Amino acid sequence: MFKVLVADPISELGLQKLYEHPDIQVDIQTGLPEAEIIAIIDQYDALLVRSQTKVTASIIQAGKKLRVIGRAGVGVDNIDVPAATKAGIIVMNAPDGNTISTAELTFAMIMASARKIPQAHQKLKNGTWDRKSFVGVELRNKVLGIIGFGRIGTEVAKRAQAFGMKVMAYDPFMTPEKAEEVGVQAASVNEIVEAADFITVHTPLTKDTKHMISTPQFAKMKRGVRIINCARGGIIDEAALFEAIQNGIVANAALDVYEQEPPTDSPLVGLEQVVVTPHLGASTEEAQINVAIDVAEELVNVLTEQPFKNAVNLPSLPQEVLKSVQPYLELGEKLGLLLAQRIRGRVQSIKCSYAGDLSKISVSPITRTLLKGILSYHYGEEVNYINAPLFAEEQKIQTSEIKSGKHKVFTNLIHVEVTTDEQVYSVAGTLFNGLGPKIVSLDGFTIDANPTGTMLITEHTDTPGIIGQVGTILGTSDINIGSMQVGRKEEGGLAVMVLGIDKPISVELLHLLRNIRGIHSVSEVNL
Ligand SMILES: NC(=O)C1=CN([C@@H]2O[C@H](COP(=O)(O)OP(=O)(O)OC[C@H]3O[C@@H](n4cnc5c(N)ncnc54)[C@H](O)[C@@H]3O)[C@@H](O)[C@H]2O)C=CC1
Ligand SMILES: O=C(O)CCC(=O)C(=O)O
Repeated sequence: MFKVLVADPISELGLQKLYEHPDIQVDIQTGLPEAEIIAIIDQYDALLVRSQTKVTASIIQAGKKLRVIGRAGVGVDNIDVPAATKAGIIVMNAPDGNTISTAELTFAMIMASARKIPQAHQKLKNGTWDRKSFVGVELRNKVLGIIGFGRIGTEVAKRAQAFGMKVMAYDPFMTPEKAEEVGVQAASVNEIVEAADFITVHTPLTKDTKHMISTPQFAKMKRGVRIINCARGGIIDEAALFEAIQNGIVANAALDVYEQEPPTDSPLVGLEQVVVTPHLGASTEEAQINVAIDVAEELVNVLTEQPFKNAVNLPSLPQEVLKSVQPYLELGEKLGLLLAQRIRGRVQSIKCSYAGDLSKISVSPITRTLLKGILSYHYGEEVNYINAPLFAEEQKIQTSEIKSGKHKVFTNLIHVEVTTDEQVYSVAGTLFNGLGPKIVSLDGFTIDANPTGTMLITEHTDTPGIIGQVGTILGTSDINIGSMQVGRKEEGGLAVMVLGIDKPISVELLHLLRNIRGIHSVSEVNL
């Protein structure tokens, strides 16, 4: 008998899938504090939550029998996924069921901010008939900028078009075909912030999207712009938004999500110009039924060893395959992550080549970790080992897996080449017996670097003084260089430098380095 603990309110219609199963027992205990979950979790095979319960590393550690944690919704930021992965626990989500509800809430927020409905409502409820203070704007002929054009962003665009809005959209993985099919203008974030009357964000919260709308972006916006966030708190810099409202750039903002939830200390909540809801994007009867059914079905699949698709962390591999590829999985993901942090432009193809011992074993799990490493950097944690190839396919990214037999130098070698519409990038790595993973080539330059910690990678002209200038800039900013590798093909030609540094560097410092004469590019890579 498998025992499932349901720790948050989840639709009974979804739970029905669990009740129906003869080998599954369901216990519903919602609203328990962390300590009480820790006290009982060792009896359970599965834990099912929505977003209230924080599934901490301590809960995960105490869950000695836990095999799967299910999240009835998209974002898994209330679950310590790295801790679950480390413990070998599968984390699943339900990514499709709340798309429409969240798109509809976003549209309600667009309307509320255009017509100041909540403010007018409140004033009338307070007894004041005030028609002068609430003159709004029409949506027709206005420009809506959508940042993040996945499931929800796309549905918001369709609704905006029905209102006669012109839609501009930015997403690093949006193909020209998709933009044309939905009828939106593909644009950069800069173009959107300069042209839009309304801006709405629909990305996950990642290192790249955190504060992607901040003071420099507000400074370029039209006066009177309206800002909507129904995705994740922190994509829009709340302090910068506060300032932009105070100085009249932003006319109105509508927020469903916050950097801290609940936003008890946020001065934004008290502003007349800001409409707020308490993270209600997925709060409809329909969405809650959809996500509950989806996640319950997936829990049953995992517990009964049936194929499943929405795991956000672990692959499900037969034991023998797992054993032979296991040592290469981490290397594969790191190579993918390294490339993801270097590439510029839209990804068109990813070619994964395997040589030496690797040409004798099943490498598709390594390809999956590579794709996951590249794609999850942009898509966030919902790209997993299982769905990464499908994600690539959906984004019209060509992927290939090539085995090339024995290698002249290495007993095993993984070589990855990513082609974007701007450039071709490549990296190769190997597992040395006893020495662990190594990066042995970058864009065709031979190097020998450990894929770990913070790295600084430059492309520069092989000319005297460049390495010294980089060292001086880092040194005067108290950044220690732990390791250094330089590679070139010919004297005076193009060269690369890979520095292992002891702490991350600031954006300002990156700009300083990029301004050194002879340096063509500088990327900070965190592995
Ligand atoms: N307020 C609420 O209650 C709800 C919030 N959400 C949140 O909404 C967001 C979007 O959800 P979905 O559309 O289902 O996800 P999705 O994965 O379908 O779309 C996300 C899109 O963001 C894009 N993206 C990633 N990095 C980007 C970047 N740096 N710049 C621009 N685009 C970038 C990805 O390429 C992807 O197309 C997620 O953060 C999700 O957690 C989802 C449901 C309910
Ligand atoms: O369960 C909820 O209400 C939160 C939904 C959400 O934010 C998500 O699915 O990412």
